[in-house]
Amino acid sequence: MSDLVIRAVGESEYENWLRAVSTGFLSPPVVSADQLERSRRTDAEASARRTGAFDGDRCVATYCSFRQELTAVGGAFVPANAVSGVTVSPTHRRRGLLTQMLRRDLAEAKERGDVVATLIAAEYPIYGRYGFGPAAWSVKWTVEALRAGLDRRWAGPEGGGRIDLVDGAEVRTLGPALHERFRAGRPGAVSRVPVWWDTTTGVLRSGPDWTEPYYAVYRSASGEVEGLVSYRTAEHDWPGNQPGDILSVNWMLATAPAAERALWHFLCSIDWVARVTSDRRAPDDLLPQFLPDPRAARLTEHTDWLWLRILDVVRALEARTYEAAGSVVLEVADPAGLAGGRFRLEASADGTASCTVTSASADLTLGVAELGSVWLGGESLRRLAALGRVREEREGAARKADALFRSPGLPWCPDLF
Ligand SMILES: CC(=O)SCCNC(=O)CCNC(=O)[C@H](O)C(C)(C)COP(=O)(O)OP(=O)(O)OC[C@H]1O[C@@H](n2cnc3c(N)ncnc32)[C@H](O)[C@@H]1OP(=O)(O)O
Repeated sequence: MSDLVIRAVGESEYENWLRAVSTGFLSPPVVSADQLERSRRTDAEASARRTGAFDGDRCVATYCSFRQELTAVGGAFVPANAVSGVTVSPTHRRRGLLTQMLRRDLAEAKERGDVVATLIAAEYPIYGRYGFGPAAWSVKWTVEALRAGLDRRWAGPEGGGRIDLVDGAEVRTLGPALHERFRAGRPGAVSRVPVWWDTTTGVLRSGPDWTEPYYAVYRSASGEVEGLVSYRTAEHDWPGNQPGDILSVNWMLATAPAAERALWHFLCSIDWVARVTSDRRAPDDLLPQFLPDPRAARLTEHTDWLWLRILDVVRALEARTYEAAGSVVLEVADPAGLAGGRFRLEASADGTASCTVTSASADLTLGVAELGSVWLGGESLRRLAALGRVREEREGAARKADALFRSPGLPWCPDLF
């Protein structure tokens, strides 16, 4: 360990650093010009900070964090430190490299004034020890399209809009503004930088096998863009000479139920398509309920997705809105010394709240990871109390606090970063 150096990585070292990322993620250790360009663009657009651990000239561990905004319950955009590209070479694992890089980065993020840190955890057991808790979940569906698409009795609003096929250039024009409207309405959504749109539309290729997808846009009756979808079709497979194509949705964004319904109906009605597979959707996704027979949509995945680490309890609790008026005193334990303390949360009837450090006796005692899990409204304090992960200092305190913390829509982060 003594000759290992952890330090910031300069642009001239990106190839070495990206090769280490590929090695850690078990991808071919080949770095393309587009990958290098994407890294430079992310630096410029999101102030990315890249760290590496070097054993001599060899990069043996990687870590990246960048500026992000996370949507809180109520729609406020909260400054977040997004963590990504975390790898340690198989030759250097379990010697504390991740721990050193993460601790340093979280301390710097706190110092900068970020309210939370975010990440998508490769494996569940890694990040809880650093104060991260799972905070938004996602689901995937497979729809029997031949069954669902031909039936006209879909539920939900019709909207009277229209759908058009568009190309990548139009997606780059229409997508960012639609996404801004989308993320304001969904707790757990995160900001996107322009390079995201260039990557999804192939201006910068994410890999050698990238192929052009189809895109469709939904415009409302008044002409407003309310939905966009990117999808591909797989090899034609026609068992017994029956249509059997599979259509997979890469991503779908919608700001109104009518747009969502229209886009799903469109996809399920395309000739030859027997099955439609969804991308990662919100746990309260409307898709199955639009269908004449909701069982035509099979749940194929339900998993934790976005993880959160609260860095500033007062600002985090004041940034979101609350569903009821009331108050609660929380004793938050944070062994890393970044965000712990005792806090009184006072929520008003208009949904806003104030949060102050207090010496009053606590209603609930919980770890900072548990607070991260409930902050977006996707987990309940009662459930965590039942598991022994939240302690009720007063009987019924978890139920009372749940009435404040619940969210009108479940949190969802459609992005992988
Ligand atoms: C946001 C993202 O980028 S997610 C991607 C994470 N990266 C990967 O999954 C790629 C493959 N894995 C790796 O590169 C490495 O194993 C890492 C990054 C997960 C861990 O790096 P390491 O340097 O080995 O971690 P470190 O030595 O600091 O371990 C810290 C603790 O986490 C535990 N830990 C580390 N990885 C895992 C794991 N995959 N499963 C369970 N526990 C783990 C260690 O046992 C150790 O526990 P301890 O503190 O009780 O002793």
